[in-house]
Amino acid sequence: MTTGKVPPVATCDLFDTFKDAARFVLPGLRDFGAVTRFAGPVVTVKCFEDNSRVKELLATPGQGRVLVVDGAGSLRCALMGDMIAASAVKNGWAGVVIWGCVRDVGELATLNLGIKALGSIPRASTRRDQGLVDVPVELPGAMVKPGDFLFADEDGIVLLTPEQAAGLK
Ligand SMILES: O=C([O-])CC(=O)C(=O)O
Repeated sequence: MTTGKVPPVATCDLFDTFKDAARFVLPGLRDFGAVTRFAGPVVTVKCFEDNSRVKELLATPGQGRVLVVDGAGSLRCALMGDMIAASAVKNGWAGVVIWGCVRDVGELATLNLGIKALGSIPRASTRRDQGLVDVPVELPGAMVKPGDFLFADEDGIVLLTPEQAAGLK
């Protein structure tokens, strides 16, 4: 299964099932969207202070997937704002997890989208058409591969391999 809905199993229940065979993202990312429980197969972007690939991807059909953006933790600019996030909602993405910043926080809070990021800053990124899609990436404490399954809720973020996720009901 690489697209479609997966059950939004509570992250604590996933720990109880998989223990440390699951991967856990370290604390630091917080919720910015109106949806705080979301799950789905992962698509990845690796970029640095350039949200070209983020904008492009979130304008394509999401099919219930979660975009994981490895922005190397930069706090100097935002990799997503309300326009790009609204396009993600329109295109059926379940969520966006950004190791980096967002902006337009007031509007993001109204959107039917899971959004976790490090923080917010008014400064936008500079689009130079750079960034990689569908490569292994890093979130704090966890490597993430395209096709992994991500589960997010108020407690945090858990990643499972497709094989681990296949057994979930
Ligand atoms: O355009 C950007 O770089 C981010 C932004 O402000 C938006 O998504 O509305």
